[in-house]
Amino acid sequence: MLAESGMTEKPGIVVTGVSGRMGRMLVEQVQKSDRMTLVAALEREGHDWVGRDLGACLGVADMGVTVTSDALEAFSRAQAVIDFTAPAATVAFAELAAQARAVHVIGTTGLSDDDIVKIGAAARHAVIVRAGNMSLGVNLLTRLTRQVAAALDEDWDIEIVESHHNQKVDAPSGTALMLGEAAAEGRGVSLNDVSDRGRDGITGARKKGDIGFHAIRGGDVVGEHEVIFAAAGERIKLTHLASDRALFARGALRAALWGQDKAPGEYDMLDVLGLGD
Ligand SMILES: NC(=O)C1=CN([C@@H]2O[C@H](COP(=O)(O)OP(=O)(O)OC[C@H]3O[C@@H](n4cnc5c(N)ncnc54)[C@H](O)[C@@H]3O)[C@@H](O)[C@H]2O)C=CC1
Ligand SMILES: O=C(O)C1=N[C@H](C(=O)O)C[C@H](O)C1
Repeated sequence: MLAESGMTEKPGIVVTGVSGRMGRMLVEQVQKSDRMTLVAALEREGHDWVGRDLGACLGVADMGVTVTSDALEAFSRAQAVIDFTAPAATVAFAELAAQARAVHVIGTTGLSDDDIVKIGAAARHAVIVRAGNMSLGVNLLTRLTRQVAAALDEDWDIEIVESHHNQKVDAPSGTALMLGEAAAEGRGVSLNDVSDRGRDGITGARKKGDIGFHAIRGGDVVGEHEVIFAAAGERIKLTHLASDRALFARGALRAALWGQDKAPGEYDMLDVLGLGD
């Protein structure tokens, strides 16, 4: 793909939402990598970083990359767009990245069913890698969750508990939903039919077969997830603890490289990591 387009060997990367928690981490990891080059940095229109050198914005030496809000122009100069922003932005970027034939790596969570359909439409024309969690550990945990859920019957209640920092805007987390999907798949049911979110009040006894979700928000927690299988007299707990956002960023960079020679379509981190069925 790179040779055909006459581009350099190293894929050019656009990081969207560069001033965000993940945006800053992504820039740091791209700069550290000798396998890719940062060609553009995107922020939303009106943001005070737009028009300034990214290095100056970050309080380091100039990087020769001016922060822009012109997504299509930026994407047309790149081979991959790494996007951890917000649902409305990500849906718009999916269409623009497809127009530019750039690989779109989507880490954004909180997407609606309608958003996911729109992203799927864009994936007819370009490679999209989307995952609610880009870490190896969590993706492996989805496999373990599916396996345990398949081995146990409905006498085992499944509950998913997640904890995140106090600035997170969506719940349940994208990771919790991935784990819920994996548990439902193991049980051979649809998550939509059994999902029970955030109980409150006189809820009645727990319904057999439900998968419960609970979200804790506080402080600077990077991301913690626990899948609990509870039966009479015993419990199994599968846990993942993230203590550094760099692991999400490194997964996203790996996805951007992996996608370079793939056919258009929607992929996930299981594909990238070789953990698919
Ligand atoms: N899949 C994964 O492994 C991970 C996913 N996430 C998800 O990534 C997303 C971002 O998380 P954070 O960085 O913590 O949020 P944040 O709020 O710190 O950063 C979001 C950034 O996106 C920018 N943005 C919003 N709309 C934009 C637009 N139209 N154009 C350009 N930039 C725009 C904002 O200005 C902000 O700088 C969330 O959905 C979060 O759940 C976070 C960590 C890991
Ligand atoms: O918003 C975050 O911070 C995170 N979001 C992702 C999610 O929703 O699961 C991944 C990670 O847990 C951090």
